[in-house]
Formats: sequence, C-alpha cells, structure tokens
Amino acid sequence: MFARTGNFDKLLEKATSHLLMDPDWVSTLQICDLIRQNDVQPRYALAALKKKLTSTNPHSAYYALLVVESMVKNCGPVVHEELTAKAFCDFLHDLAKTTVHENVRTKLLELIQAWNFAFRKNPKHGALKDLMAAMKAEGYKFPVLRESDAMFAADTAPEWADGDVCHRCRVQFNIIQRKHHCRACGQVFCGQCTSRSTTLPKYGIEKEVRVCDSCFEQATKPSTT
Ligand SMILES: O=P(O)(O)O[C@@H]1[C@H](O)[C@H](OP(=O)(O)O)[C@@H](O)[C@H](O)[C@H]1O
Ligand SMILES: [Zn+2]
Ligand SMILES: [Zn+2]
Repeated sequence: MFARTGNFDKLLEKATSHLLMDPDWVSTLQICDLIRQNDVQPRYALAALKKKLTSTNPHSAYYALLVVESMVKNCGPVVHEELTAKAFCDFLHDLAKTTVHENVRTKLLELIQAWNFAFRKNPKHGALKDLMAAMKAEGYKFPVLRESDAMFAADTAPEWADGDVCHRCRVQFNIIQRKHHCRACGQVFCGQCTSRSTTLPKYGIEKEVRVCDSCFEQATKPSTT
C-alpha cells in the first residue's frame, strides 16, 4: 500500500510545484489514474490536497485546485462522494473565506457552481448544494455557468462488491483461498477465476489489471464491428 501512496505523494508534489509556469497535466492525470485503479483512496488524496490548497504559495494552491477539478472529472462516484461529504464542503467554505489568493477563490467559485450543476439531480450531494446556498447568502458572486465545465468523463470502473465466496465458482474464501477483485465488473473472486489481467481503456485504465475470466473474454474478443 505504501508504494502506491508514495507514488501519489511524489506526483502531487510535481503537480503542485510552485516552480511550474503551467499546469503539469501529465502528473495530474497520472494522479487520476492511481485513483481510478484503486491504488490510492480518494480520502487519502483529498486529505493530501487540503494541505496544498491552503499553501501560502498561490501557484501551489491553484494547481492543487486543478488536481481536484481533474479528479472530479475523471475518477467518478468514489471521488464525488468524498468531495461532497459535509466535512469537505465545510473545508471548501472555509477555504473560500480564508484563502489569500484571489485566483484560488475565483476558481473555487467556478468549481462549486459547476459541481452543483453536475450533481443537481443527486440528493446524495446535498451538502454541496447547502454550501452554495450558504455562500450566496454571504454575498459570494458565482460566475456564469459554462455547462461544458460540468461534463464528466464517461465510464468509470464499478465499485468493488464483497462476499464470502467466489462470484464465479462459489469456492469459500479462507486463510488460504484469498479474495481478489475483477477491475472490470467489480465482483469478488478466487485467484483461479481472476488469474488473468488486461487493460481496460473504457475505464481509462491503461495498465494491465486483474480481471475475471468472463471479463477477460469480453475485453479481449475481437470487436465484431
Ligand atoms: O490478499 P488479501 O490480504 O486478502 O487482500 C486482498 C487483495 O488486496 C485483493 O487485491 P487483488 O484483487 O489485486 O488481488 C483485493 O481484491 C481483496 O479485496 C483483498 O482482500
Ligand atoms: Zn473462483
Ligand atoms: Zn469481471
């Protein structure tokens, strides 16, 4: 686990370096890949980003906000849930109040507006709606919404299911027979039923990851079209 978060920490330093003249999109998108591939948990990522967002350096704080924006666009519901949790919305409210960087505040208002539009139909993200209402009541002026800002990347890999037996052959898990997850369908399997790996471009996963036999067949069969 450490190896994966160690990689994340290095990428975050690069993506939010105060020496950057322009955003480091390569590192930013590699961060998204780590989250998408379940190598780093969104909670860990957002906790690390909070420190960067409150940096005294305007570039670091601003680039950190661009990383959050990319995560929301590219990593799907697991990030959306963390982002719109009350605790993080309270942090964003405080950041809007306390940041000394006008560019961060402007970008933050733009993002809160875009996220509210994107999640407007989903009651799960009520804390974000409350945040925007509270900030409007406090006199914050939100920019005109660009709907393009609120579009998100297509598919993201499904969340992992849990279970005591292999989803395919029903063998019981135990100290020897370990659990594994297929990154394509998210189901839980034994080692024998997830012995192969493949890339999953439709989920933005470019490296070979563990998949179950049926998802392997599905992902590797020549396309009929
Ligand atoms: O080996 P364990 O200590 O049981 O841990 C399991 C591995 O981390 C599996 O990773 P993998 O799918 O990449 O094998 C994961 O899918 C299971 O949920 C975990 O229980
Ligand atoms: Zn099995
Ligand atoms: Zn599968």
